[in-house]
Amino acid sequence: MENAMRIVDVREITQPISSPIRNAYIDFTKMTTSLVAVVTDVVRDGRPVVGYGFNSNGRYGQGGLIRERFAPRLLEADPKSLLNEAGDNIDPDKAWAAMMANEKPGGHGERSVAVGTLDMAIWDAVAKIAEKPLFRLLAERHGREANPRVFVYAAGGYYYPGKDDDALRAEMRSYLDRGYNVVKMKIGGAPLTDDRRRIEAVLAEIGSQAQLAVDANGRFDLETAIAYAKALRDYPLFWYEEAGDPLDFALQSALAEFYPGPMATGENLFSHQDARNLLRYGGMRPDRDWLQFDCALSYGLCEYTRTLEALRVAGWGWDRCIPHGGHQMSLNIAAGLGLGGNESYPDLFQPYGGFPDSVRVENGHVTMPELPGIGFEGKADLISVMRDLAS
Ligand SMILES: O=C([O-])CC(=O)C(=O)O
Ligand SMILES: [Mg+2]
Repeated sequence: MENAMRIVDVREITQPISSPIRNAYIDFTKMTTSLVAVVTDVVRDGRPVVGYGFNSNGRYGQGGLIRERFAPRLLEADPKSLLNEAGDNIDPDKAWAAMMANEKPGGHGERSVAVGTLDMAIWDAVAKIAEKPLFRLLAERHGREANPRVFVYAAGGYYYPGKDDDALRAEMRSYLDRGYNVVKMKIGGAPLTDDRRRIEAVLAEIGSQAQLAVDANGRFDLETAIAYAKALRDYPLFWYEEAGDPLDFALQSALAEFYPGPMATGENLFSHQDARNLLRYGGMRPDRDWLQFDCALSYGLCEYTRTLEALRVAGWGWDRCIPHGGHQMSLNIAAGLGLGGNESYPDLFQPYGGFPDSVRVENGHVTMPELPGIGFEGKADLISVMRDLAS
């Protein structure tokens, strides 16, 4: 091949995904995301292949880092050095290594978000060049059978100005009406007595039709985390999420003694080394607890593959992972590599979150359509903002 296929442009735009909601730690009035387009010179169906990516909510857009360091490294790399052995596609791990040249280890900060966003776009492009859905490409690469049917749960239940228990109940009811059978609400942004009342209102609403997960967003010190554990363990909860600071493994471990039910955490651990430390020191139990590492915030799928390897070494099944973020990237990883499911925000962070337009939630599961790449082309409102960026 005389001319290697190449990445010809990398574009970024920082977009608002703001709303007046709040969790126990932050409000989302100024929340943004980076949308990126990785433009290649490969032509499929008469058009250049463009891969798209964005970062999950909770961390802000990363335009500065993407424009100053990570996009230039991709564009300055010798195009041949980014190709797979057959020379017929980009090798995502080589692209990842090019982006991470001259970056020291540790202190992952927010560069993991910048790289995760670009990594999503690179994998989207790679699967489109291969003319396959990403979940099928991943299953093939790992010698596994893909399972297009993926568990999803509805995340919401935020604190919101003027929102009373009736509104919270109505929100949860609407998720059940849309086919979900696990719903999630925020706790820790109000005193325990108020949260108890909110939880009991939701449990009364959902009855035996669904299960409830609760999320404290890392707000509690050990004493408060334990006080909540003692209150929460009386309820049949799906999980108790991010009780304390995400990097306080001693707190998480101590909490396990007071909370026999399932715990969940990991959305704010941004590297396989941090994830491995959680498994080593966080007292998480592979028979019942859940891991929520989100590739879009933590250096992307190339790094997530290393995280999954750390799980395997620590004796954890990949089906204990239900990633944070509600994006189609993790949906593909779930379907391709056998994760336990994926988060979904039925009413929030649009147009980024959610599923292709043809997809319905049934009995708490979705079935992946057979779209090349991650599947963004199947979601009309999303692909329209993406194409605006690329054109
Ligand atoms: O409110 C947030 O930051 C999002 C979150 O924790 C989740 O989806 O689990
Ligand atoms: Mg959370």
